[in-house]
Amino acid sequence: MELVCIECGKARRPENLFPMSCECGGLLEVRHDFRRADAEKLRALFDSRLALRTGPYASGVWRYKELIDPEVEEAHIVTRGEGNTGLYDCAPAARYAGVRKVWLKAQGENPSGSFKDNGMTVAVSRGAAAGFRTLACASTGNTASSLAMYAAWAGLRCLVLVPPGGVADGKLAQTIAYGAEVYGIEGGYDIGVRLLNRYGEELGFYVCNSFNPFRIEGQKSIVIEAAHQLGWSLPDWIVLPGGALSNASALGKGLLEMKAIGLIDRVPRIAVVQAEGASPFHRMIASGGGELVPEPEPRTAASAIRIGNPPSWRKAARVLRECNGVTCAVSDGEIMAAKRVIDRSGIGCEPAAAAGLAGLKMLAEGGTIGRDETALVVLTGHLLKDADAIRMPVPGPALEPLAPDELLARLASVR
Ligand SMILES: Cc1ncc(COP(=O)(O)O)c(C=O)c1O
Ligand SMILES: N[C@@H](CCOP(=O)(O)O)C(=O)O
Repeated sequence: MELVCIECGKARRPENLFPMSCECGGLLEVRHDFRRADAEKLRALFDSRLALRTGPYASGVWRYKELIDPEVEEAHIVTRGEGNTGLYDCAPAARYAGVRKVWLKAQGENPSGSFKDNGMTVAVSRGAAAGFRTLACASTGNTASSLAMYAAWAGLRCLVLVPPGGVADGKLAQTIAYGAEVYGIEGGYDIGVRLLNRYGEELGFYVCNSFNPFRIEGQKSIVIEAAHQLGWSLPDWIVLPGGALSNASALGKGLLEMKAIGLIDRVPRIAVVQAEGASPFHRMIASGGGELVPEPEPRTAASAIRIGNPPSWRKAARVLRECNGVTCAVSDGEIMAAKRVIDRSGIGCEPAAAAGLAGLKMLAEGGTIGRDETALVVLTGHLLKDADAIRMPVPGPALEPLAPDELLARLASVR
């Protein structure tokens, strides 16, 4: 296992995590040596851990340790039993999108309520193993609340940078409740994440944003767990909302590694869906360009993906090439309409997460995804993460307080 720069190929040992980007400026990634990995033995090992209820291997991330971080010592693992999220065959979502079958992978069922936990447990374990006392991140909300939870659990200090007024109230409240120190930053996530990448080490912080390559390793478990749940075969498409593009990078890496090992026979195609007002990656891919042009003022009601300069775009672009992937951009109206379908199905999600289903519908209507194809849509965050968004799209008159008699009369009339 080594850390390799995706630009210049320079490699180093995984303990030498700093600086967290290569001196050439490129992002680092974990490269495993899976040449001796035996798919049958791994399947049996992962099956044997399914019955565990305690200890690190009961986690839906660490169950797959051999594929994620084989070297970190068990004693250093900081886990809240993350992963283990439901995979739901959702007929209303399939009808809505107009495809044969839709599986919803509900990452909102994680302990802090979003997919960030899958990656954070691995990044924080590495930080704790290296002896760091202060963890830090820039965030649009979910990274902050996930990091704050793990920091509290590990007894470490947590600092977060957020766009003032740009984070859903519930996420901020959750972060503060876990004891994190919160700072506003002008320019929000896009500026904050670069600031921490540049100065984090100097300040003595262990930075847990997704340029930390161990975050990406942990997030691979989303698709590994889904493959395990489906008997090591996956639908035709994996559909993801795209913001900083960590999931596209991680899930694509996970798929290609599973194929190389022989755990799956076929790599599904990937679709990355961005919000129209925050879609620099889609614009780059659609125009055939090779350089991302940042969006200086990203706008969308889905605050989690209000990101104009995604740090992982080069990793995501490579994944798209290797997984025959596509991108699209959807409006806030389309996101809210898809959210309503997901909420009404009984699963529910926050707005950013609903972008995936909105994009699947768009791609099916446009013929990119066939009507007889199947898809797995990653629901990245829980419905209660953004309570304001729940109120926003609900049509009908404001609720009035009814006297009991009047209420009974109304109920009788609508029975
Ligand atoms: C709920 C939610 N969905 C989607 C995303 C986008 O994921 P990524 O940054 O990995 O593209 C984020 C954060 O960016 C998020 O918090
Ligand atoms: N949605 C994210 C923004 C991306 O953060 P990163 O952890 O991938 O750097 C958030 O919740 O902050």
